[in-house]
Amino acid sequence: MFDQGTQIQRGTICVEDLEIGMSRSVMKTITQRHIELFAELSTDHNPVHLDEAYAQDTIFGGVIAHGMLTAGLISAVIGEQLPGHGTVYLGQTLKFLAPVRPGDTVEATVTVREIDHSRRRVTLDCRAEVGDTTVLKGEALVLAPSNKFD
Ligand SMILES: C[C@@H](O)CC(=O)SCCNC(=O)CCNC(=O)[C@H](O)C(C)(C)COP(=O)(O)OP(=O)(O)OC[C@H]1O[C@@H](n2cnc3c(N)ncnc32)[C@H](O)[C@@H]1OP(=O)(O)O
Repeated sequence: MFDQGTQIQRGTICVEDLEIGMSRSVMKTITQRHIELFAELSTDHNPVHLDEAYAQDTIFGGVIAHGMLTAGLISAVIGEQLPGHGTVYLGQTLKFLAPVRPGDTVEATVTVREIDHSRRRVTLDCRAEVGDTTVLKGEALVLAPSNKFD
């Protein structure tokens, strides 16, 4: 199933079917409206995201997206695709390496690094890119769905 406005294919891959190196991604163009909505939801109204005049005087030279908005795309890949519906987030590390600006198209990719079948724990490498620039890197730990609990 495809979501309108975001390039993502939904589904679930149970822990029994996961393999090291499996990878899934989502692409989304971040707009100023998305940044405003995220500010409202999160209550993070840092002017570097919302006030162009303020942001012009920062190292970024203009408004940028919240780091956690970009990180949300990693969550979307994990919750919708790999492993998908039924996954429980247990932990996440993040490094924000370059800014995301309104109009940027972010590709967030998640890749299976380790699988502990006995505990259904899966470690995922996470990355987000804008063109050739890596804007975010990290690692996620999740509890994957199992076909034994259908
Ligand atoms: C709280 C909210 O309201 C605010 C936000 O959400 S802000 C939005 C999210 N954050 C960003 O968008 C920041 C994106 N990052 C950057 O733009 C750059 O990392 C930087 C401008 C902060 C730093 O860049 P620069 O000064 O060019 O640093 P270098 O690339 O030269 O790297 C120097 C060393 O630091 C290491 N490093 C850089 N960034 C990070 C990071 N995010 N986390 C960890 N380490 C980082 C880099 O690897 C270099 O290390 P080395 O050992 O010297 O190689």
